[in-house]
Amino acid sequence: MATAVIFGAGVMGSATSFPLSDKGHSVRLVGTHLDGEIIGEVKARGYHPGLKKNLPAEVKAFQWTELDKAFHGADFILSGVNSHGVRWSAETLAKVLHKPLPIIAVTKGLEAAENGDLLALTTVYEKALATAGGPGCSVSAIGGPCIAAELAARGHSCVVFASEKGEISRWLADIFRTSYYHVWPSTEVYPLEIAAALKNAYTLPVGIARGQADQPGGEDSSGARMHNPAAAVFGQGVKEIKYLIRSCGFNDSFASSLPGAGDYYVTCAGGRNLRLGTLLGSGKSMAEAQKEMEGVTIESLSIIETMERALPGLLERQIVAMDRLPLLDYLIRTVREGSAGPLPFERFFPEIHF
Ligand SMILES: NC(=O)C1=CN([C@@H]2O[C@H](COP(=O)(O)OP(=O)(O)OC[C@H]3O[C@@H](n4cnc5c(N)ncnc54)[C@H](OP(=O)(O)O)[C@@H]3O)[C@@H](O)[C@H]2O)C=CC1
Ligand SMILES: O=C(CO)COP(=O)(O)O
Repeated sequence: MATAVIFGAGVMGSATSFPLSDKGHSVRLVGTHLDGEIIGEVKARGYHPGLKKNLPAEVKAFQWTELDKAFHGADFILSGVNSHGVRWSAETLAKVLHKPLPIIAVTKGLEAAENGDLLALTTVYEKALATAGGPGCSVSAIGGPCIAAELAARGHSCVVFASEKGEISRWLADIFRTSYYHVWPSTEVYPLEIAAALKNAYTLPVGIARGQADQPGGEDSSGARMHNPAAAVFGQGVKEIKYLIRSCGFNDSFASSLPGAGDYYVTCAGGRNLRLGTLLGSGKSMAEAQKEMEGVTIESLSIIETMERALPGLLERQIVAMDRLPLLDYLIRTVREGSAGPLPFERFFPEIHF
């Protein structure tokens, strides 16, 4: 059995304590400097306020001030911070880790190099750790449809663990796999991470389509609710995710499987990015919608900003063509203008010729 340290006590990181405990591993949940209240509750009564339930009784919680004790003797680390905390997390680990340990991250996000190349967060994490003087840890990623509350309810979830080193993704998959947490190991890190991040961005217009359709006039006199617009956006979203992964030189098969379409589906069924889109579609401005969702983790906006930064380099080198990305173009304008206009349906599916 292994000793796992979950670093970051948000809902997703904490939810992984269920399969890990059920497998008999020793689990330590370590809060960041922002997680004091959550860890206080877990220590006091085993209750996680974000997940709204008790964590498995065997989970040991540690405050940010107890890092040395928490990491002593660990076999691997599950990084549970969101994309805004990746650099902070790497710099902190550099101070407490005295030898390389495998790290696996639930984080979904994307960065761009100066020439427009997309950078997976595992690369960002590894570089930040090395720059801060930490040991040379290999960082793996998790992709696939897995809402934290469902995992914490031990509902079936199918995910992919990716590491460039196949032996690490296989080892981690064996550690986490239970009768309800189904894990496939892979070496395709970049396609997994690009798909996982982009589906958050492309969920926003699905929400916008829903919000716009739910407005007065969005329902027919027969009572028919309008699902067609959101479904068309979903179809175009999958096409653009696939196109971007392929154009950047990677295997695009994840776009239409778990880390892409599968995760896109679940996020459209009830994720936080969908809620932001729905508010925009209902006519609220970006500022109003963000105020309404204050304190909620929403990563689509930074992913859209990353894509806006990446595009000039990708277009100049003819890696992508803008006519294949009408939704991305729409999303960039929506963030820039701070409100959602009509969806560009007539520009969708340019590859279908009549
Ligand atoms: N929720 C879900 O169902 C799923 C989430 N994910 C991904 O997992 C990641 C975490 O999401 P989730 O658990 O939902 O989010 P939460 O907001 O619940 O938790 C995020 C964690 O990151 C910390 N954090 C946030 N900003 C910073 C920062 N600037 N510096 C240091 N730490 C920071 C949080 O602290 P604090 O608590 O104070 O905010 C918290 O520990 C995201 O990238 C998300 O896309 C993946 C699959 C499913
Ligand atoms: O990534 C997720 C499920 O896999 C959660 O999506 P949201 O961040 O939109 O809630």
